[in-house]
Amino acid sequence: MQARVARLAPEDSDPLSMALHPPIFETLEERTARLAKEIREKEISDAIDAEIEKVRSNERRGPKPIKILLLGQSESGKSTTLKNFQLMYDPKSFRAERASWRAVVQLNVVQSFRNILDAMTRIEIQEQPSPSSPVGSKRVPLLTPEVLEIKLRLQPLADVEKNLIRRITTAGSGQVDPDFRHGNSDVPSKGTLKEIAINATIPWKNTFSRLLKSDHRSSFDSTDAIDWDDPEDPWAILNQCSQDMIKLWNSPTVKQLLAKRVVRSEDLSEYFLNSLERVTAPRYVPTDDDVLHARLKTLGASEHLFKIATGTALTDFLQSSAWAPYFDDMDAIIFLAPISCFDQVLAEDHRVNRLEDSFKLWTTIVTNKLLRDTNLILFLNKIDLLRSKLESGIKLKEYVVSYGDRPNDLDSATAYFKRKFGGILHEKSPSPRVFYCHLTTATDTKSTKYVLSNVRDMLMRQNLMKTNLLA
Ligand SMILES: Nc1nc2c(ncn2[C@@H]2O[C@H](COP(=O)(O)OP(=O)(O)OP(=O)(O)O)[C@@H](O)[C@H]2O)c(=O)[nH]1
Ligand SMILES: [Mg+2]
Repeated sequence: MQARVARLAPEDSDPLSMALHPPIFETLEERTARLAKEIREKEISDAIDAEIEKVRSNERRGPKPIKILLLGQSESGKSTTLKNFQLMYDPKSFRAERASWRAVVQLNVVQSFRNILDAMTRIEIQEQPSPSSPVGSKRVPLLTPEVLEIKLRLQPLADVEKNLIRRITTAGSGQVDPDFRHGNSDVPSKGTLKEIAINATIPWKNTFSRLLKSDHRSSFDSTDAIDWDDPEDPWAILNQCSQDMIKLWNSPTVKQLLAKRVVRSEDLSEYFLNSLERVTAPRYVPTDDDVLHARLKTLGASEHLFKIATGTALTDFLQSSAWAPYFDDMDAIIFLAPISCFDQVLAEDHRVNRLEDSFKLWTTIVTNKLLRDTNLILFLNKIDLLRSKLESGIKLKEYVVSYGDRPNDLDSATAYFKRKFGGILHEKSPSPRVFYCHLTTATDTKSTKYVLSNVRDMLMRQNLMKTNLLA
């Protein structure tokens, strides 16, 4: 006998209601079919729940991180650009590191004076009257008795330099750059003249600030960690030498040494030399701008993770000269060409013009087949220095013959460089690609912030388009 089938009202067709209140009258087959249907529906419901959870978790983690590699020859501005990123996306940690940069600023100051004092010594030797000098010949000496006295009084700076190098390197990560050659000399300056290089893979700033004073490690602003009474801290000697340093820096002697290129402006931290009163004052703490200008050579590659201001996207940020291992999943390479360097040679090889080296490196990147799908963004950096060099009368065509008779001004020079780098891209790239090019001054936070925001927006748009195309 066939059992009566209970008619279900439409509202009772809800699977949950079916499971909780199964029909009273059903055949065995109907029951089996109903249970099978319930199992299927549960599987579908679980799959939907899993999908929703996946979407939510992706939303929590943010969209796919954008990976950018910073490339360029030494001193092209990679670390400075990275500091700009840090200031934009992680200002808290940027400011927390200010105390560590204080020693670097002090080192930049004393090393600038070491370069000036060494140049004076070289001139002193030249100015010694030799037995062959014609009797009564009158050369106007570059070094007046007053600057020679100042030179003597600044001798303690040599010890300050040693002390600072020791403090930074015993922080566990610094090392003396073996390639460093000083000034115009072709002789490697191992042992005496040193440029400190910091290994990018070691968080030297944390290590260093721990040495400053151990009990304030977690405070937000690491300036709390400075032990102002530390007798080893060089601020007292710097403060004592301050007036002499200011006098010497502003003396006609130094101006002439610079004009005659006995000392090169690239070997002086002019930004700090113009702020000596402030940076040698008791209880000096570096400002954001000071941190951006502080120079510390980087060795190796480092990876930085920033949360972009919207709070949704993550940018993986890498800087390196050993970039090959990062090739595969890179969204973009920011290539820094410091175009003010047209009249300079490489510190590590004095036979190579810096600009020539930048063109070569750019060509290597552009032609690389592994990078055919990577966005290449060119920063023509150090525009401020290029402007002041051209305005001071240095002729671009004397160093770049193909510049010809174009006007020796900023607009013509940057247009020329853009065409030259763009030409290499269009000619040598294995596949057609857009030429993104920006004129930058990485030490200027305001203009750099604008450029970096543009780069980020462009890359995020591209990422979204890719995701939508794939979906
Ligand atoms: N005037 C000026 N100075 C700049 C600019 N960009 C960088 N600098 C300075 O140039 C020097 C070198 O900059 P870094 O950012 O350390 O260069 P880098 O590419 O990281 O160099 P390495 O670590 O040796 O590979 C620093 O003293 C910076 O302050 C710029 O646009 N204008
Ligand atoms: Mg660097």
